[in-house]
Amino acid sequence: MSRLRNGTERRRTVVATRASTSPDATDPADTDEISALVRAAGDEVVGEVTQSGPADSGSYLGSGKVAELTDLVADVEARRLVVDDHLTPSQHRTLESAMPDGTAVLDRYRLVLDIFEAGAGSRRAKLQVELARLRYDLPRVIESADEGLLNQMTEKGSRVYDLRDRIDRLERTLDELPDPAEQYRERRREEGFDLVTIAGYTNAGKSTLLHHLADDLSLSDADSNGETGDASTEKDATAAVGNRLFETLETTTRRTTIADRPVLATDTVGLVDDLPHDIVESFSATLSEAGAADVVVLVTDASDSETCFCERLAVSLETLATQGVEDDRIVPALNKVDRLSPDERSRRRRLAAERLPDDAASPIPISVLEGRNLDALRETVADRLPAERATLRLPNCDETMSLVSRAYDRTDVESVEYDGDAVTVVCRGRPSVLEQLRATASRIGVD
Ligand SMILES: Nc1nc2c(ncn2[C@@H]2O[C@H](COP(=O)(O)OP(=O)(O)OP(=O)(O)O)[C@@H](O)[C@H]2O)c(=O)[nH]1
Ligand SMILES: [Mg+2]
Repeated sequence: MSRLRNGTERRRTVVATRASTSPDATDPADTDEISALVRAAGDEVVGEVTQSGPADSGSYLGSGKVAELTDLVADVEARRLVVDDHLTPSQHRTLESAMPDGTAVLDRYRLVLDIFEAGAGSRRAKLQVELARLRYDLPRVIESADEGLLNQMTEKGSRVYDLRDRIDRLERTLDELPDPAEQYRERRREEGFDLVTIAGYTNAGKSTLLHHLADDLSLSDADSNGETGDASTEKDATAAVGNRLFETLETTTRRTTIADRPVLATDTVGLVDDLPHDIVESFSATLSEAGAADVVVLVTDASDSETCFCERLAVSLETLATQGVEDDRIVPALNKVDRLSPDERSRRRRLAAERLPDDAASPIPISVLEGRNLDALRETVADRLPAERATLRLPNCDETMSLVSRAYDRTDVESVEYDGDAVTVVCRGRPSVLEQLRATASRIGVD
C-alpha cells in the first residue's frame, strides 16, 4: 500500500468519467485533471473507466457501465470511486449502493472539498469548508433516508435535524467572525497602496509569481512598524508553491513596488472548471479579492495543450466577469513559456488575444522560473494602475520636507524644484493619495 510522507495511507481510487461530446474529446487532459485532483487529495488512482454512450439520468453512467465499474472496484480493491462531474443525490445513492460495501462515492465537487478540508489553515477557512460540506451532504442524507427517518426530520436528535442545526450555527458564527483580510485591505487602501490581485487557474504559477514580485524587505519594514495591524495571519502566511492542484488554499498578501508605487499583491486560490465557486466561501473570498483590486494579473499556464489552455482561459475570464472585474483591469500573463518553442509561444499568444476582451491588456508571455519578460509585465501593470498627476507648491519648511518624503513613499515623484522659499513637487499616484497630500499642502499653506 502506498503511503504519503506523513505515513497516512493513500486511498486506492477508481476514476469514472464520461467522454466529452466536444470535438476534442480525445484530449488527454480530460482525465489528467481529475487524476491530479485525486492526487492532490492524497490518494492514488488505481483504475479508470470512461463511459462513451449516452448519459443515464438514473445512475449517471448506465447500468452496463456501473456493473463493469463494480467489478473493477472489487478487483483492484479500491476504497473510493470518484466521478468527474456533479452527481445528483439520487445518482450518488444509486452508485453507492451498487459498489462493494464500504466504497465511498465522491463527485468532483466533493473531492475538491476533501482537498480544501485537509488544507484549510485558519479557523475561518475550516468553518467555511465544514459549512460547504454539510450543505453538500444534507440533500444526500435526505435522499438516502428511509421513510421513518424522513418523518423525524424536524425532531431534535435526528440526523437531518442535526445537520440543519449545525449549518445554521456555522452560518451565524461565520457572519460574526471579522474578516481580517477585509480589514487589512481597507487599511492599506486608506494608506495609499494600490491593490493587485494575482488570479487564474490552479497550478498556473500564481504563487511563484507572487514570490518573485514580493518586496520582502519592505514587508518586514512595515511589520516592524506595526503597520500590518490585524493582518498577522497574512504576514505569517507564505505563498506555497508546488506542482499540485490547490497548493494555495488561502490568500496571501505581499508588499511590492511597481513604478515606484507601493503595491499590495495578493495571491489567490486557483480556479477550476465546473465547480460552483459560490458555494465554497473561501473561493468567493478569493474572487472578491479580484473584484476589489485595481489590477488583476490573470496567470495562465501556456504549456497546457491548446484545448486546455483555451478552456481554462475561458473559465478564468468568466469567473472574473462574475466578480465585476472590468475588462480594462485585466493584465493576462501567459506563464511557463520556457516549455514552448517560439512557434508555440506565438500561437498561444494569438489564441489568447482572440479570446480576451478588447479592453484587456495584450497577453504577455512570461516565464517566472526563468525571470523572462517580467519587466514587461510590471510595466503593463503600472500602466493600468489608477493614476493622476498633482503639482504641489509649498513653503520651504520642515513640514514640507516630511510631505515630500511621504510623496516619495506613496507616489511616483517626477520632480522637486526649489525656488527661494518655495518648493514645487510634481508627482503621479492614486487619486486618494494625491487628495491626502493636497489636503496637507493646503494646511501647511502655499507661499
Ligand atoms: N516550467 C515552469 N514552471 C513553472 C513556472 N512558474 C511556476 N512553475 C511551476 O508550476 C507549478 C505550480 O506553481 P504554483 O506557483 O504553486 O501555482 P499556483 O497557480 O499558485 O497553484 P495553486 O496554488 O495550486 O492554484 C510549480 O511546480 C512551479 O514550480 C514557469 O515559469 N515555468
Ligand atoms: Mg498557489
